[in-house]
Amino acid sequence: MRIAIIGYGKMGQLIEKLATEKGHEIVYKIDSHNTKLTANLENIDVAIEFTHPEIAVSNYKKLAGQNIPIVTGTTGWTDNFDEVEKLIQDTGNRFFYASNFSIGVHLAMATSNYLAKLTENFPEYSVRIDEWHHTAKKDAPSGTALSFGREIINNHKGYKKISTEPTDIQEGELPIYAYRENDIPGTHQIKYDSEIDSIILRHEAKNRQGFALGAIKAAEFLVNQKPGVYTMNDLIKLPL
Ligand SMILES: NC(=O)C1=CN([C@@H]2O[C@H](COP(=O)(O)OP(=O)(O)OC[C@H]3O[C@@H](n4cnc5c(N)ncnc54)[C@H](O)[C@@H]3O)[C@@H](O)[C@H]2O)C=CC1
Ligand SMILES: O=C(O)C1=N[C@H](C(=O)O)C[C@H](O)C1
Repeated sequence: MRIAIIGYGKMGQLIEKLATEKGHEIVYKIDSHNTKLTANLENIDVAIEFTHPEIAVSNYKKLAGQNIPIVTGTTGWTDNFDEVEKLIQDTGNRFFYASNFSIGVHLAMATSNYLAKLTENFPEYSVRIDEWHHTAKKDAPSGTALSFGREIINNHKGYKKISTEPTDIQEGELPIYAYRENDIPGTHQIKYDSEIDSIILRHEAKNRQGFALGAIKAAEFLVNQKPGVYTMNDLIKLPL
């Protein structure tokens, strides 16, 4: 594939390395100092976008306007998801978003959803989510933690909303706690706690390779799809 990398930071640079090793061609590397997205990105098959929450949707609009398939991992913008989904429908584009592109988190998410269903009828267990990331991370809680939380709410009638400022947890609220330390790539933990015992599901990224390889796999998948919005559930179908 001929790839445009939008956002040449930690993820963009690793994606360049791994995509090149897989035989793909990096045609553009666009960062904050040269955001020439208005310039025509000619002769590329896909754009892979990892930037910052405040700029992501603007980037999608510019790319969709050029009918360029978009793979994006930027988090912290999904309050505008409906607007982006309509943009993709209106422009007939292809869009792949994942808050976390690692296969391990995809498996952990499916496990978490099943565990939520199992514990739904055992109110003695209360659940919380904790996430740890590097100090350079701009958004909190992480997009992955929010994804875990939304999925638990979808699978457990005892939870109705996420609390991201968890000082006084009300009934039906699912608290998420965010910690920023050193250069932690991304750790997420879902804990079901009772007076008697605890059930803990934990995913620890040891490096950023899983995120980058997953994004490249998503790009290889997306370029062969019809117009639409795609997720990890389309890329990796699990027998559940
Ligand atoms: N979905 C996933 O699997 C993963 C998602 N992420 C998310 O990806 C995003 C980026 O993460 P990192 O690469 O670690 O951050 P980073 O800060 O290292 O890189 C972001 C880059 O985007 C650039 N940028 C800012 N505004 C821009 C613009 N208008 N046009 C082009 N480039 C622009 C910045 O200069 C920076 O180089 C974050 O939102 C993070 O949460 C990070 C890792 C995995
Ligand atoms: O900023 C990061 O580094 C990461 N962000 C994503 C998120 O917000 O969930 C994915 C991963 O945890 C790394």
